[in-house]
Amino acid sequence: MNFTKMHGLGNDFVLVNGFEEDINDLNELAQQICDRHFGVGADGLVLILPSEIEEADFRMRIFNPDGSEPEMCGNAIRCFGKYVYENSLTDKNKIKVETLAGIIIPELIFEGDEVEAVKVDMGEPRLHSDDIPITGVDKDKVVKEKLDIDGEEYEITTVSMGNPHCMVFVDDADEFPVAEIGPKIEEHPRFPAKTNVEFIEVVNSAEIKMRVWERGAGVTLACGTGACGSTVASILNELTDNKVEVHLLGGDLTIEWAKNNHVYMTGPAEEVFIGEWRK
Ligand SMILES: N[C@@H](CCC[C@H](N)C(=O)O)C(=O)O
Repeated sequence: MNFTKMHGLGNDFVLVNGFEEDINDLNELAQQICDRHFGVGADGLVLILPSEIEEADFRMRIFNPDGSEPEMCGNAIRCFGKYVYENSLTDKNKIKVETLAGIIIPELIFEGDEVEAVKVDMGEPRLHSDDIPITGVDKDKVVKEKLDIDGEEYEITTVSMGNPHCMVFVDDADEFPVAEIGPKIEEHPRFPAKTNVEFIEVVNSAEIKMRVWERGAGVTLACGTGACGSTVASILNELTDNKVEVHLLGGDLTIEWAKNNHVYMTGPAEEVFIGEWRK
């Protein structure tokens, strides 16, 4: 099976062209191929597929390293957009991609002939407690909600970008014990579908620093949907303006929650190498 290794800000993926490869048992393959010691090593397995609906050009499926299938991945969809263009699967620079979170639209930004960045229309954030989902509350917006972790009370804001995100504002993102508290929130019984967890330090009204514990993956260097959720949470908490530079361990994303209620994410996508999987 041929594959391409790509990353968006160090959030890395194995991409497989489903137009050419016939792959079975995707959950098992994701666990094997994402393994950093016994596999290629990645934060996710991404499949490039034909869409079954007329409104979309392609379909993306993504699998976490634990084999679970999330609804969406922001860093992967930038890689997806660059891949389908550079591998001549399309000549469009604005590509409609069917995902479990709906149709997401990456737009390629060129510097000469090179794809320099990808701007993605990530759609509308979903804020109702049922859409996250989070139990124990029935509200249009879940802002400054209390969550008990081992007897300690955390103040959380939740946002769905198709996939669930739980945001916690902290004083110092670098010092925060992400790997200790992240999994306790991910698996908290109030999140029946589990959740991604973001720890945010507000730098000023136009910049935040964010570290992430990803559902099904653990600590990663960046999370696109998490950066979108964090921006929306910062705005809901009246901590930032509607356009924010998000500083992640792997680099920066520009996120805007626009007047049309759509969230736009702009950032890079890079190819690392191509390979052949023989297992
Ligand atoms: N890294 C991603 C999110 C991948 C999916 C996530 N782990 C989940 O289970 O929802 C991103 O860049 O958005």
